[in-house]
Amino acid sequence: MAFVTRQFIRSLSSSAAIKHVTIIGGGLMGAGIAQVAASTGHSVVLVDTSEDILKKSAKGIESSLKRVAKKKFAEKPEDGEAFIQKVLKNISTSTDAASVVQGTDLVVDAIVENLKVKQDLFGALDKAAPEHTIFASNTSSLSIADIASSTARLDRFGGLHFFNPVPMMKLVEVIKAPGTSQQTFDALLEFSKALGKHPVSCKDTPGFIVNRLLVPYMLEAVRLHERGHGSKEDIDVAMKLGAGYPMGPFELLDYVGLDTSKFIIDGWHEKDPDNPLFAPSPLLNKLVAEGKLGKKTGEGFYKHK
Ligand SMILES: CCCCCCC[C@H](O)CC(=O)SCCNC(=O)CCNC(=O)[C@H](O)C(C)(C)COP(=O)([O-])OP(=O)([O-])OC[C@H]1O[C@@H](n2cnc3c(N)ncnc32)[C@H](O)[C@@H]1OP(=O)([O-])[O-]
Ligand SMILES: NC(=O)c1ccc[n+]([C@@H]2O[C@H](COP(=O)([O-])OP(=O)(O)OC[C@H]3O[C@@H](n4cnc5c(N)ncnc54)[C@H](O)[C@@H]3O)[C@@H](O)[C@H]2O)c1
Repeated sequence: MAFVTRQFIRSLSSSAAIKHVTIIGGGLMGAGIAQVAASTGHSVVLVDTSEDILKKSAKGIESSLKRVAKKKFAEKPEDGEAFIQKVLKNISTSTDAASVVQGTDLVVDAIVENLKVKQDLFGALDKAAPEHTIFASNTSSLSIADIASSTARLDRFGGLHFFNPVPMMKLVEVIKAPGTSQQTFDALLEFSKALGKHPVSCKDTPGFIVNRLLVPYMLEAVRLHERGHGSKEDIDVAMKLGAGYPMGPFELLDYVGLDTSKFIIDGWHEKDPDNPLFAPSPLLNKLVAEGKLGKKTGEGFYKHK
């Protein structure tokens, strides 16, 4: 009986709209997701490991909001300032994930692309979060089922894969793992729409849709350059002017982060070592070893101001 009642309460609560969101990881992606959720009226807590990182995240959100407001309120700059202040009020920050998830409807992870670290995070939060809370990972390349396996809420666990820069990119891949309930999946689709995004449904397969196509393309561009068959500048210009991409592959690698790109490739290579599409790149590995992680550290394939 108690089980039936619990199931009933769970089904009522998980179908209710997601209002309060906890984002774990205030880097490139987490800050963007927090910004978009707060801009669409959600109450957001952004969590990272230190106050210094969170200060940097808040600064990044404010400057991104300024860009949005400049365009949206071009005629009335004072309304733009009010918009920014209203959005910022919807965001608070914390370094203690377990305490803030207690009142949350959805937890989204945007921490480092490492299975064990993500499992440890969700395993700990599973004990702290209310029963109705949905967990979702923004992983680029890991299996949602593998991440969820550290929790006892497989039915309330799915994938929400956003794209960088989150405020500009319209797509969200919503991933249904074998354990994800239809109710959870529907709630994640609805949440994506409430953010003003266009969701697509994905199976829990490596790279979902976009990265299964994008990662081999980007790696092939690096290999082409490593073979001495084109400069990175020419390859970038070629793909922009010849294929209509907004950024060339080297520009995009720097934008995404070379550490994140390496995590993705290494993970897939480990799982599928004979697949030439996922063979590691010596040049990428060298840049990461030198701490040249792309735009976020000021240098990657290119130097950034
Ligand atoms: C090998 C393994 C690698 C795999 C990686 C996988 C990673 C991951 O899982 C998947 C991804 O995300 S894949 C990555 C997927 N991502 C891509 O593929 C991205 C491809 N790149 C692009 O789409 C464009 O280059 C951008 C939109 C980034 C910039 O546009 P642009 O024309 O080159 O330059 P612009 O003139 O400066 O900006 C134009 C407008 O955008 C506005 N704005 C920009 N950033 C903003 C922000 N943070 N906030 C607010 N606003 C922002 C700006 O204000 C301006 O507005 P205006 O009103 O026009 O003045
Ligand atoms: N960079 C991209 O273009 C992109 C796009 C889509 C998805 N993703 C995915 O999003 C995730 C984050 O990527 P990113 O580019 O934002 O990384 P990032 O390095 O910019 O940020 C990660 C943040 O997580 C924090 N962090 C790490 N472990 C933590 C923990 N246990 N608790 C709290 N905070 C922790 C770090 O301090 C850092 O601020 C990864 O899974 C990545 O694959 C990245």
